Amino acid sequence: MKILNCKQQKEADAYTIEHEGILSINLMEKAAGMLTEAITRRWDKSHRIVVFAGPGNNGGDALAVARMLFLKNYQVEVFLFNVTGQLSEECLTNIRRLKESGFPNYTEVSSQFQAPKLTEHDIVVDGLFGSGLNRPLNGGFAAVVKFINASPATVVSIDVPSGLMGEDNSYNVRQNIIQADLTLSIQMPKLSFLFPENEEFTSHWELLDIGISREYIAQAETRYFITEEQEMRQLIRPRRTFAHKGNFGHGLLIAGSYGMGGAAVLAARACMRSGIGLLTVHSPICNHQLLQTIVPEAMVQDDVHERFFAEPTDLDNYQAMAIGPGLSQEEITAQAALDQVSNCFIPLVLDADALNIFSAYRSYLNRLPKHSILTPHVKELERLVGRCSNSFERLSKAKELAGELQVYIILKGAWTTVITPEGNCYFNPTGNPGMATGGSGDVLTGILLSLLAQGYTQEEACRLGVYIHGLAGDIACMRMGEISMTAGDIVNALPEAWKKLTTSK
Ligand SMILES: NC(=O)C1=CN([C@@H]2O[C@H](COP(=O)(O)OP(=O)(O)OC[C@H]3O[C@@H](n4cnc5c(N)ncnc54)[C@H](O)[C@@H]3O)[C@@H](O)[C@H]2O)[C@@H](O)CC1
Ligand SMILES: [K+]
Repeated sequence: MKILNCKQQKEADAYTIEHEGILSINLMEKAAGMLTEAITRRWDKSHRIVVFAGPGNNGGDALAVARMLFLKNYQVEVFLFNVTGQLSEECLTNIRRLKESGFPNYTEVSSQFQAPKLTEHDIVVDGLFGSGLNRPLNGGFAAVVKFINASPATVVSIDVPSGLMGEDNSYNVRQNIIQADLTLSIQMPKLSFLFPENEEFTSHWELLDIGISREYIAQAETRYFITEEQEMRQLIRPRRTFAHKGNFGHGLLIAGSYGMGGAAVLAARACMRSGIGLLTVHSPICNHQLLQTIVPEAMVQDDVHERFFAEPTDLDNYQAMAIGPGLSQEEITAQAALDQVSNCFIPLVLDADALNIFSAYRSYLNRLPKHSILTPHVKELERLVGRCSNSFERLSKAKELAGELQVYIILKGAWTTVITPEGNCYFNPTGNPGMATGGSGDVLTGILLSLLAQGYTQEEACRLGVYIHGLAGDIACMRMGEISMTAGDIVNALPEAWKKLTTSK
């Protein structure tokens, strides 16, 4: 699914109006009908609905919703903020329609705002500003936002929590943004909904498909996408009847050190559970027994060192390599890892300590083989690109780095993002906070190695890998709960996740 910017959303509305023979006011009526349905589905008539409408079409939506709820016998109050005397045409039409419906509780605010008393049983409909916001809110509007945020009422925002910019909020004033309990977003999600620091504004959002032109959306250019299940199903390669293990590649995993053998185990188990033909794990001698016992399916190649990865190994027999889980950053390991990676000629995944080693030896960064996959979490990324003050900046810097080094970056977190060398960003919808647990990243590395060895392209491996990792996390969460689930539970849920994605619905 594409994520378009606010300018494109406006163009999409205009295109739909022009090419699909629907009047702007009727498109708004359709949106309002769906908004009303979403509200009445959740809250019955015992709730008073207090509507705050702004001067543009977001306000127009809100006024139409107020009329529809009133005609369904809800108790509704409306405050329309008309401070400049300039209202959009659709806003004006909806004021007229509201009045014509016999609506009694309408207040137009031009200067002084007599705030109503809001209780926790009230529902606030926030239709102050939507995608037309062009600067942070201030003055009277900021005061209204603060009043709503301080109230105990439940807040439902139309399209966007008022005050929140669709993309970059670096220069916004956080106190002047509505903290919505629910956002009913029209047609497309906004990029800013996917950033963790905006959770207090948009923790829950739902999309309403009002029938914006598919033709417009198909041709609109964007760098931002949300991955969908259907696309992932189509990526998965069916196994032929006469397949043998040689068809699914041989992967090399370089992982583990003294006290961190578990990282190698988790990555290896996830790798085996994701369809690879053969796996060799290269680990220090101390992990030999552990690996042979817990992952008997994998071959184990001992490093020369008892406790640490110390000597690069030959890559001739492998189709892909992953390095990093539990590796440690010992000097001897760093030198071996830099050497191993710099001379790698097969598809490659770098995770955890391998990334930290490259952050410490920055001059080696440009020796990273092209199209390598880097899987940093936020802190690991910032070690590479420097401190960032917000997610938009972080994403921009990650895009720059991916372009500069011609690598794929998987930025891990909620809405894990796959960033391609060309600068495309794919946000992953699966996963849950229970996955924020030690070893979860090792599992992802194992899955990625498996997919690369099987011949998936880097982009396919990244997108499918994070999707299936999140899906297995969701299954583990259902089984064990968000609090108790562990990385091992994610591995154990992989078979069901793969089955879910490969069986027809
Ligand atoms: N037919 C349509 O065009 C449709 C529009 N829709 C709604 O329309 C919204 C977009 O409408 P608009 O483009 O009119 O934009 P908004 O309603 O978001 O606001 C635009 C108005 O706010 C002013 N403004 C912007 N930033 C301000 C600030 N910081 N302080 C004070 N005033 C500010 C602008 O000058 C303009 O007058 C969407 O979010 C959606 O809710 C939906 O109903 C779908 C159909
Ligand atoms: K709004």
